[in-house]
Amino acid sequence: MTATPVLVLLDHAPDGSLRPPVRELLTLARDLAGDAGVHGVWAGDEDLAPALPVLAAQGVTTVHRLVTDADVHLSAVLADGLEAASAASGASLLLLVSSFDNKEAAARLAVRTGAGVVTDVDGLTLEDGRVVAHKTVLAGTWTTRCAVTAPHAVVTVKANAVAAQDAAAPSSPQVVDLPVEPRAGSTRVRLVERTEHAASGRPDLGSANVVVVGGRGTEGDFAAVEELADVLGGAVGATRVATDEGWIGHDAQIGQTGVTVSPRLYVGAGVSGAVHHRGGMQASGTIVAVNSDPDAPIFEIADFGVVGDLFTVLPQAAAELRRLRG
Ligand SMILES: Cc1cc2nc3c(=O)[nH]c(=O)nc-3n(C[C@H](O)[C@H](O)[C@H](O)COP(=O)(O)OP(=O)(O)OC[C@H]3O[C@@H](n4cnc5c(N)ncnc54)[C@H](O)[C@@H]3O)c2cc1C
Repeated sequence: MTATPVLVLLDHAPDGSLRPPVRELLTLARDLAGDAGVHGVWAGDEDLAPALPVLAAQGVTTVHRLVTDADVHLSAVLADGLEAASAASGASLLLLVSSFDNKEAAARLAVRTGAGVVTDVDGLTLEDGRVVAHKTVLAGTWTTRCAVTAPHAVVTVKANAVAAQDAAAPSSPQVVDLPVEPRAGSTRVRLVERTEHAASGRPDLGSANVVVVGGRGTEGDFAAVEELADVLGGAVGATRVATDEGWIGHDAQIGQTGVTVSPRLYVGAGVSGAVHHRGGMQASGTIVAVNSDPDAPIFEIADFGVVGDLFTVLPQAAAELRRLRG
């Protein structure tokens, strides 16, 4: 147990609902904090009310709502807010969901405060009072443990690393407004426009439990990939070949130069399993591969492989899943 509260950044959607991985982080934070309690940081003007029932179920005691005229979507401003919330809560451990934006804010905060920062973590323990983070590196080929030696730790945790569970007893979170005066340098960049991504109705790729990926083998026809993703309630991803060809947007690219995913289930269809792609998916829980070539490298890391034509196998799988569900 930490002697101080554990602080969690409460990522949320524009309607004020918490992003799904936040529940996972709150569960982890509760385990680590014990009696010291879990505090949250709310960054943004969105209405906090839709998140409160989840925060109560998770046993969060205090929410620090950042109040500032500056735009918290700028990572430097967010780092200012996190610094203020860390001081206000007295927390020695801050957890954030692993995302590009959060990792930038985490790094800025750590540089300013001398905290130890570990990103893309898939497990966290306390050993002899030290935060020890577990993460895979080098394209998922090594599992490492990093002990934070500084008094403060800032850790970004991958989605699906922890199974979210409600607290044994709910809390009544206290919401405290926290004025934040950004540093002079933080507002040198001005955000002139921000467009929310049109909702696809599918879960966010980076945090989805299930990801179905199409590669060159789709030849640009993602219908079977999308159908299976929808039956499984999953997100759709792609290899770089598919995004470079313009078959699907670049934000769907998984791999070394794309998004890193760690779903409980990854299904790769018409994906060879090149090292650059593996780097972004090898930490997935169960890997299923559908490929017409029995020697495709993806079968080396697959838990379950089907040698066959994806245009036959995927619709069959989707139909069978529908049948089983009645
Ligand atoms: C610096 C650098 C960074 C890169 N970053 C990334 C990255 O982030 N992400 C990424 O994905 N790639 C990345 N790449 C590219 C990567 O090296 C591979 O070229 C790419 O991942 C291959 O994509 P693919 O599996 O779709 O295509 P291919 O390697 O061409 O494989 C297609 C597979 O589909 C199978 N197939 C064909 N038809 C069917 C069918 N009908 N049914 C079933 N199977 C079929 C084939 O047998 C084959 O195995 C990067 C490359 C470089 C140099």
